[in-house]
Amino acid sequence: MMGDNAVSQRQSSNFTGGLFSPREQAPTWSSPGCPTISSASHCEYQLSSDQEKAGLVDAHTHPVWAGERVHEFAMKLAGATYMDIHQAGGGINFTVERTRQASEEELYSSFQQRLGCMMRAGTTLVECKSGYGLNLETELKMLRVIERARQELDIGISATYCGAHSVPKGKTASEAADDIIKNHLPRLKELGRNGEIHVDNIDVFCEKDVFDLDSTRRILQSGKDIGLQINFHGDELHPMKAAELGVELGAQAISHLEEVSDEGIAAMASARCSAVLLPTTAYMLRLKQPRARKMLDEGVIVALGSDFNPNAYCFSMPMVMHLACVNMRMSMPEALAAATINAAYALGKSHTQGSLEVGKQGDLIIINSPRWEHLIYQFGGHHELIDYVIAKGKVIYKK
Ligand SMILES: N=CN[C@@H](CCC(=O)O)C(=O)O
Ligand SMILES: [Zn+2]
Repeated sequence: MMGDNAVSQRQSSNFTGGLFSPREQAPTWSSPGCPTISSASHCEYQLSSDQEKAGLVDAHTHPVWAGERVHEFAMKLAGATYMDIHQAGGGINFTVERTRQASEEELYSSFQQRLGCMMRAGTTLVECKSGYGLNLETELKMLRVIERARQELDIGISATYCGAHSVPKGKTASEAADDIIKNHLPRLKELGRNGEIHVDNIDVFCEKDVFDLDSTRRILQSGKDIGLQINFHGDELHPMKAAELGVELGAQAISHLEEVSDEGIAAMASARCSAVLLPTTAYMLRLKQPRARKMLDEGVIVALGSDFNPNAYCFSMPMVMHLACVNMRMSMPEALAAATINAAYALGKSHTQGSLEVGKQGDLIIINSPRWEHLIYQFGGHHELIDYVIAKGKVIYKK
């Protein structure tokens, strides 16, 4: 989105040196004695001077589901790959069966608890996907659950339709794409028009033996035609040229990108298409790490997400930032920008969220440390650190 705030390394060439423009004063962080963070050179899109107080933004989650997949964790530890399990009917398809059987109330109850965990870890805006229904009935059930949370809870939610998360049993990818285009999307459009369900983004799992490039293109284009932002899974396990496709279609963001090509990175940088990197997934599945440094150096707007799902059971953006720093070699300021303003950009919401600035909605966290870096440095220590979480100026969590 033109004019949307976000920070890329190229626009702020000394970005690793600090978060602030030369004219801005480094703020203190909840106590005196906070060190001054050195100033950055001019950049087109400035982080706010209070960036280290901004509420965290989680740009990629799958938080609505039923069932339990801890047994798959054991299988993976014993050597099974994600695709071994998927192709044997486990993984997403396992969760689809349980989610189809669950009542809307059961789904809402576990979803609400999960959102509570995210909020206590400092998240004030979270992207939430459907995608464990695959059929229209269950996808709508999931989207109604997300809509109810959007209306009843204080945490900000960006809703994503992900009916192409896996190819349903008995269909080819192309047949599943036809069903989505002919039946799911028109219904979503109608429900959106009536104000019954608000969906922001469209997602597809573009992967070898899941949705090929052609089916992905058809689904995403049809979603865009009904007004959804394109924000999809690409180049995760195999190089698919998903980044190139996303740029061609005008995607706002692409997630994963462990296998993105050099050309894909360059195209994403020019198109200001955000890369949503998911350190928990690469860690859990022992994948090669996405090339965060190359993306940052080339000017891609890098965002972070927890990818919370039954495969990557992590609610915590502070832990995600820590993993991004250690495993993807991001600096702490880069990780903070990726988990705030850039994650908001990936969701098309950086004009209202992602930083603490006049004119935005007042999402912030307060921690009990003199240095904001402790939020990243203390691996798993966020419960001790976070004293308050505030959304739209209202305290939504107090330790
Ligand atoms: N890769 C596809 N989707 C999810 C995993 C979902 C699942 O395994 O249930 C992801 O982003 O990691
Ligand atoms: Zn995902």
